[in-house]
Amino acid sequence: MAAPALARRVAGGPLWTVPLALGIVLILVPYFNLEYSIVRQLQLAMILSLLVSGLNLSLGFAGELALGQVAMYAAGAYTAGLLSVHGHTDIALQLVAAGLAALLVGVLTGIPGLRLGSWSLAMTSFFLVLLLPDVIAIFKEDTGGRNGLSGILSPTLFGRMLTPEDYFMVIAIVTVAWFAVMRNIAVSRHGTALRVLKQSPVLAASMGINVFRMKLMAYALGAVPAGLAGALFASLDLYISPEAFGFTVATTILAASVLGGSASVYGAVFGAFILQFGLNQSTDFQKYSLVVTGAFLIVGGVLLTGGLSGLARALWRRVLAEDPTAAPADRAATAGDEVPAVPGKVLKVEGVAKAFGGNQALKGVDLTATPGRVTALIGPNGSGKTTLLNMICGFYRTDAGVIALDDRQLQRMGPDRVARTGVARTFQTPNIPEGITVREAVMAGRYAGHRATVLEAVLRLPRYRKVRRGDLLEADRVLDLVGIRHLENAEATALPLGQRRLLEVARCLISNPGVLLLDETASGLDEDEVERLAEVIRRVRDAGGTVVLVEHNFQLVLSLADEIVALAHGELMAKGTPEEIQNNERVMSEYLGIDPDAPSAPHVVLADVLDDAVAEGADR
Ligand SMILES: Nc1ncnc2c1ncn2[C@@H]1O[C@H](COP(=O)(O)OP(=O)(O)OP(=O)(O)O)[C@@H](O)[C@H]1O
Repeated sequence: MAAPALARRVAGGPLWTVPLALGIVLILVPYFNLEYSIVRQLQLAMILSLLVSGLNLSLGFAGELALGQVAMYAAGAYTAGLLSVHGHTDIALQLVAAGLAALLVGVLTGIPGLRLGSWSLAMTSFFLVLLLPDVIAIFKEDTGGRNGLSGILSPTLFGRMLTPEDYFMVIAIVTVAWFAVMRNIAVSRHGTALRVLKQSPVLAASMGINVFRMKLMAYALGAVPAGLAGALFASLDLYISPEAFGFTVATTILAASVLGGSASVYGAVFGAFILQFGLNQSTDFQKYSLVVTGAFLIVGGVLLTGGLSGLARALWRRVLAEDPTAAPADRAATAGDEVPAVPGKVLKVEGVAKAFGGNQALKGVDLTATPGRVTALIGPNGSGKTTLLNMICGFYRTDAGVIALDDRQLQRMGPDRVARTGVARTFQTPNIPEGITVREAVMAGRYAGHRATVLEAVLRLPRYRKVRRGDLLEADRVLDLVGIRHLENAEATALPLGQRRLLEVARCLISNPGVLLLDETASGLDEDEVERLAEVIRRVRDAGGTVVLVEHNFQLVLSLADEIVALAHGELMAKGTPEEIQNNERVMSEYLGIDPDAPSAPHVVLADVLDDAVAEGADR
């Protein structure tokens, strides 16, 4: 069988069986009679893998530069160590307690850092590492201070003393189990939501995701494997001291994460094993471990985008003869004739004002958008269109005025609550997360509206499976509606601009929005793509959707809009049907730059443009 054909057959099967098989081999290592030094390195490499996977969750998946893994590692180790010193030697009990202690440290340190923003988290978590020896010294009565905690007893499990071989198996089983958990999170809707967050917190909030809660969840979840690693480490040498939780370990974790590929599940294992075995190749390496770690960090960060796992993925694609940048051959939109109803709501903006310092961007603007109609918002650059959109979405607070969707006032809500109330938007530059398929990117639009907990996702419980089935079915529906279902397995960021814009519309539609805000969706598209987009907007409007279109393409506006609202200098310049707007002198002079009194060519050209556009609009 040719290599690509064999690879395709393997790829078609459940891929998780490969790491599972490797995990089983690892669990059985005690039966292979390996040298003690190799067995020890394997144990330390598994412990490091756990630490790295925790960092991958917050750094690689959620995009938060958090360096506090070591503090959570120490919390786990000292919790387990102290339990043991006081006679509680059961390793299962120690693992649970250590996981919880690390979770607590993660939550307590994550809250201030995450509230302040990404660099603040890096700084607070970094200081945590520096402070650690002092904190341990403060409690030296219990922890042994800088001398370390001795007197840790050999671990037991359910009353039975563990041999070194048994203990190896415990470490391997915990590691394999954690990676199964991590894998289930990564391929679940929570994993996709984390990638959305990493791409852009603004995008995440506009999809109804509570950004702070999501970041905290990733950071706190990442603490759990660090706590487990700590407990496993404490019973390995039956001695722990502050030196084991220093800056060198923090750098090693970071280097292993970057080298293995921080946005991957199994990259943590690659990175950890290479670092662990690499650093212990010679005593020189150990002596200059910071320098060697730095070298690994540079190799991973500069030479390998996506780390070794990124490289492995690229090679795998090559074997499969796939080109990730080549989306499947484009087909014409094949949307079915029947479009399910879109439950549009009435959007009312009344007397909305906003100033940025001395710049009055909006001065008492009114706008009403109703179901089954397209309301276009036009105006010269700087007239306040995007500001109004951002205020409707909750990104800016109003200085005055009311914004309501049906009867619910939005002007005091944050962007994620506004989105959950039913406001969906696209962006001037399509905002699409990396590393996910078109289908996943669209399904992410349902994340906030249809909930299933992380635990339900990890254990694949019935509620999770039901929500997931709904995600898949609805994704089919909206991808059909916008005509890109044939691209569902393509990498979302690899699509050309026109299809990325359609993807954004699909992502909005899957949330069944009360109002759909389209921000310059046609910009940068060629004529065919604009026509395709216009067709999609008509279909949404005809299905009962409320559409607000912010657009510079005047011809498109005239062909699509039922009502046009024109702004100038943050104020209402004109409002009316396309016919009324095209005859409005202020719109002509201030927006289109045409002198309505001049009996010259521009007027005639404009009339031609408008005639064409209006004729097109009448066809619908
Ligand atoms: N975050 C901000 N801080 C300060 N000033 C801002 C901010 N956002 C917008 N403005 C100002 O508010 C005014 C309206 O800008 P806005 O971007 O809403 O206009 P627009 O009609 O969307 O323009 P364009 O068509 O170029 O996108 C401009 O004077 C702009 O400089």
